[in-house]
Amino acid sequence: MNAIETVSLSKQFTGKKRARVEALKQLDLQVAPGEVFGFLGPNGAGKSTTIKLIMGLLRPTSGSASIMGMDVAQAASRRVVGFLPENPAFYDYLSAEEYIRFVGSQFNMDASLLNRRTEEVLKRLDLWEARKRQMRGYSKGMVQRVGLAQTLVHDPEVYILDEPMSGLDPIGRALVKEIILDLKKRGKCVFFSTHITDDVEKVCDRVGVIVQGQLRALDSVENIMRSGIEGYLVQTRQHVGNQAALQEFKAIRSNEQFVEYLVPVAQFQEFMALVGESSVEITLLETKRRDLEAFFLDIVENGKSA
Ligand SMILES: Nc1ncnc2c1ncn2[C@@H]1O[C@H](COP(=O)(O)OP(=O)(O)OP(=O)(O)O)[C@@H](O)[C@H]1O
Repeated sequence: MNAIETVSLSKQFTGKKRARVEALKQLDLQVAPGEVFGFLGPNGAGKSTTIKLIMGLLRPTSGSASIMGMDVAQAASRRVVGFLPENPAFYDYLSAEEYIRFVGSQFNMDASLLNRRTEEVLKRLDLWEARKRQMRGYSKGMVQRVGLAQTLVHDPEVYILDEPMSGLDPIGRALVKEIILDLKKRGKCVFFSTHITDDVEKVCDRVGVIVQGQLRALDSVENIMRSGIEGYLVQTRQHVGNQAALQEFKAIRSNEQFVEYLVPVAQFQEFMALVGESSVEITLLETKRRDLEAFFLDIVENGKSA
């Protein structure tokens, strides 16, 4: 069973002057239990629309979605989800502790479990000291952390997070990544949207890229990174061995100590054979790859012109 599945999921809005906006077009997606899935896209691509459709907050124009095999039209599908909306806004006059308890009570947690989980998640999100203060006095980052804490309290199987790192400082971002990886270890499914590729590279198994309502790429982070290898940077020690044997390869840098080459993938074997024959000493070998940011930007650019 898929943790999340969408079948030809589509949404059209009627905008100003009755103009139609195709916010999501025929999305087919399956996300497995235990998988961390990054949903990448530029502003206005359709990420939040997709999430709202999966959460049953919007009705699709056509197509369907399910969570753990339950159609999202059924309220029961939401019992197995921790959901972080974009720009969460809570009851300002409640404290974080009161709010987390309130969320837990919606999931019928018994009192002792709720006490324990409330303490655990507030500590995990670094909100324990501030737990008794009204949330209207919280900073943006603290509100975002309350948003994450309330997704965890009932320990659901599926997490749907709309830009979970938004508004967080580097320490907060690192904490969220750590939490996502912990959830993965425990076999949970995490689906999150972002427009920041760095967030995806570190934690996701797979990435989907959406541009103008259409899924333009879907692959594992491993494949993307592997396919992005452009060549190898090889640094060799100056005046050791017969450097002249490598002259057909263009040195990109050279000084008194080192000579550096950028070797295309296809010529790497040949280069290494010459290094062996000529007794040149390698001091550094680095893979040169196109990063996820470049992959993402290419897709966005091609997507716009498609
Ligand atoms: N209620 C609505 N009425 C009309 N158009 C809408 C509505 N909600 C979203 N849209 C439009 O649908 C498209 C997709 O919006 P969506 O909010 O899903 O994008 P997003 O990828 O989440 O963007 P961001 O990263 O900026 O949050 C946009 O063109 C947006 O203007």
